Amino acid sequence: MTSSMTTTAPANPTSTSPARSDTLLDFSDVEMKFPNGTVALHGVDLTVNRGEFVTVVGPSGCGKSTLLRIASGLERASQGTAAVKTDRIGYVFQDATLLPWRTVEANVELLAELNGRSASERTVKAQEAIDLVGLSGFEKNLPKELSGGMKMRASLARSLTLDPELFLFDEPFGALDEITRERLNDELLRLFVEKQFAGLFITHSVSEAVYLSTRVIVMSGRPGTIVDTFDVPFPMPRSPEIRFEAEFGKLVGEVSHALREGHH
Ligand SMILES: Nc1ncnc2c1ncn2[C@@H]1O[C@H](COP(=O)(O)OP(=O)(O)OP(=O)(O)O)[C@@H](O)[C@H]1O
Repeated sequence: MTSSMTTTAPANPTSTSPARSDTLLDFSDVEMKFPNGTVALHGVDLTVNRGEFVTVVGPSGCGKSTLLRIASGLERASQGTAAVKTDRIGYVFQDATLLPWRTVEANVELLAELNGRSASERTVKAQEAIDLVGLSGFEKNLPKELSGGMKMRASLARSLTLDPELFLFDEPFGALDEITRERLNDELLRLFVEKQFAGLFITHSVSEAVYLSTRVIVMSGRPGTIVDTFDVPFPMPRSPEIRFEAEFGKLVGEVSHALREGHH
């Protein structure tokens, strides 16, 4: 059963067993007002269904990370309904947050370990995830021996061990160079098609948003509200060449325009 809280009462993501419903995240009229009076989000309605990869773009400080933090349960919305209908959530931050004294393998096993999985199951899951993200051969390396892109791969692998149904990404590739970023975009799309999780992704790059997503959400400046939504029609799997197609460029232009219009 899926439960949710209603308006006026403070909302909190409600984790339940995987439901029959196709909707994994359902935000209705969500507001976030911090104790210091800052209103980060106002009247946010957002759903993420199975099979969807939804990306949020918006000006700096408009509340994108706050939105993700509410979805993950790290933050509690001050008003509205914030329902998350799965307890299998992956979360990848801009920083890879690897433990420096643990090898890649031991870092990737961490979440499974904290979730009480047996040692043998952890090893199998971790190896599978390491293979999936293309880090085979680096199992025994320490984080300081990895490039920025490899660290993000390890971070992705760590979440994959939990077989997330809903994957939250807070600008994971923002600090990477363009080529590494594009390569990781392709890897992520491949994983999305193969593992069939739903995605909620934050980025400052409009072309990354259009390339990765089935839907792009544009937020206004603070307090963040949704000012526009774009369905992305290109079928999955996508090849990197679509970035050079006219239709792709046109959509990037439209999203960029909405982003500029949404600035306060
Ligand atoms: N704990 C907090 N207490 C008070 N204000 C906060 C808190 N956390 C965030 N804020 C404020 O809420 C607003 C939204 O912050 P948030 O990090 O969600 O924005 P963002 O859109 O992710 O920004 P960026 O794109 O720069 O990462 C900002 O003005 C920020 O200063």
